[in-house]
Amino acid sequence: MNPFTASLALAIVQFCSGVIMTGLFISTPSERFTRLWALSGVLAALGICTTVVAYAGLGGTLRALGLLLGNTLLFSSGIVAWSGLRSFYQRRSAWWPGLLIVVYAAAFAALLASESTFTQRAYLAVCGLQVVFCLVLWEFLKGLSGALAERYPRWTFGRCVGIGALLILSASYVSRFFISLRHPELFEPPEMSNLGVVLIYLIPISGTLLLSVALMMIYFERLLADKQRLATVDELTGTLNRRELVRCGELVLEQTVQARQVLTLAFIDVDHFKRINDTHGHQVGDRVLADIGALLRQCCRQNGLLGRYGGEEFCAVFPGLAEVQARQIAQHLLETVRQHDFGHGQPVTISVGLAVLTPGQMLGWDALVHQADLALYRAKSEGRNAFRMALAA
Ligand SMILES: Nc1nc2c(ncn2[C@@H]2O[C@H](COP(=O)(O)OP(=O)(O)OP(=O)(O)O)[C@@H](O)[C@H]2O)c(=O)[nH]1
Repeated sequence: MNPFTASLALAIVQFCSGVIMTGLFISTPSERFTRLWALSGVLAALGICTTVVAYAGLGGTLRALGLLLGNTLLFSSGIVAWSGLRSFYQRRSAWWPGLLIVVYAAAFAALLASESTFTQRAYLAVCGLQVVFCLVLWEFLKGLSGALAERYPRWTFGRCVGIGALLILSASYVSRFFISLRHPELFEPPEMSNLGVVLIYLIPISGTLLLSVALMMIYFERLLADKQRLATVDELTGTLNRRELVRCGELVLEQTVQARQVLTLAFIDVDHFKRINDTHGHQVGDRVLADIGALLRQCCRQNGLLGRYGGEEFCAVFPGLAEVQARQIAQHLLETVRQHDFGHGQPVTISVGLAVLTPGQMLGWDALVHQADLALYRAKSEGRNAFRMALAA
């Protein structure tokens, strides 16, 4: 491939990915980051058009202005894509990226005014893009920790593709920079070497494509994760919703029965919850439920499934937990909730009903739930703030 064909291919790829990003993210303008990525796509496509027109069809001052505008638009598109990534990871926007764009434009203008060579201008473009790649890479890596990483999977395919794309691009631009310091002739058009074509055009084509695809993928991955969470998790308490709990619970129970193992099911109900609502209002009631959800999640994290069965009632399934351990867990749950400060000045307690499936027993989900429910009823009627075991059938 000669330099002309390769550069045309790079321009077409950048243009197309810019247009695709624009279209995709303009049609989903609900979030700040989608608007920024759409803007980044517009800037990239405009930058490519301007640069191509300036190279191919203009001369003199107009050509210089076209190159300045085109290159600045391309650099800005990278900075805007990075700002979008910051917003995607819920970080505050910064003021200094605008300054970076001004500095870059000023430096490019200075090079044009001083009748610099293609290679010198390329050095600046390489440095500018490298800064953008480092910023984007930094955001991807920071996205692996923090509050958002608790909610979403860390090493998603899209994020890996993004990091890979940035490593490919960085390797190509850094090696191009250092090789061209010693052998500038390898990169001088129109007699560019094969190495020059590969480093300046072919590797950046794949890197650019992968980076655009990665931004789209992390966006779709988040949409899917949100959809999945809405369908399976109770928004207020962060525990499974009833449908998901029953689905997973039935599955676990079936496996336990087949493997002739032991399992405990716990029904947990907040005591006198209506009073909390009536005395302090529904908002406080909601906060109490959310706190209890968090406390129970902590206690059940290692051992089992936890879901909100309805209202102020939770259900936990502990595969492999026999009666002695079930009693310990129930006691631990009671104490954890009793000792917690819910912030409205009064203690809150719970009651727990436990049903244990012993090895070899053939019980279905509904039967086990019924046993735990009866045990809970006894805990309530015998004074609350306690647990009771289901009576043997
Ligand atoms: N704030 C709030 N209240 C809820 C929610 N879901 C159900 N409730 C309320 O929970 C209360 C449950 O009351 P009851 O079933 O009488 O139970 P209780 O007052 O806890 O009494 P015992 O269970 O017998 O100790 C009702 O007043 C419901 O309105 C919710 O999501 N938020």
